[in-house]
Amino acid sequence: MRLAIGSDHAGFDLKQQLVQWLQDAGHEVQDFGTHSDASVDYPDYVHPLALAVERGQYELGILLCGSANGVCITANKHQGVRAGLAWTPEVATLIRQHNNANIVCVPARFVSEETARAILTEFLTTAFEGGRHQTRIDKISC
Ligand SMILES: O=C(CO)[C@H](O)[C@H](O)[C@H](O)COP(=O)(O)O
Repeated sequence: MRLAIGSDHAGFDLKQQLVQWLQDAGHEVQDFGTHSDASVDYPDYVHPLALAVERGQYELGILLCGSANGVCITANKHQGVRAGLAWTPEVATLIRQHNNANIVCVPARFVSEETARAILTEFLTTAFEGGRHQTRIDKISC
C-alpha cells in the first residue's frame, strides 16, 4: 500500500521502527517527519500529512505522538480525514470497520513495538463495513 507516516519527538523512535517494518513488508512509505527526537510541535508534521491523505495521495496514514491525542485532534481538523486513536489491535479493527478511519493515531508512550505492529496490521487489513456506519459517517460533517 501507499502509506504516509508522521510523528512528533515522542513518537520518533517507534516511527523509525515501524517505517522499517512496513517497508520490509512491501509497503511504499512516505515519512513526513519528524526526523529526530528533538522537541517539536506536532501540528507542523500532522497538517502536511493530513492534507496529503485528504487529497488521496496516500491510501492510509499513520500518526504517532505521546498519547496520540495531539496528532488525532489536529488531523481531524481536515474535512476529508477520519483519524482514530488506537491503543489495542481490537480498537484498530473497529476504527476501520465502523468509522472508515483513514488515519490511525498510535500512543507511542503507552504501547510496545509489538503492540504497535499488531495495531497497524489490523488497521491496514480491515475493511469498512458500510451500511449503518456509512449513514452515521455521513452525519459527522457540520
Ligand atoms: O500532544 C500530545 C498529547 O496530546 C502528545 O502526547 C505529545 O507527544 C506530548 O504532549 C509531548 O510532550 P513533551 O513533554 O513535549 O515531550
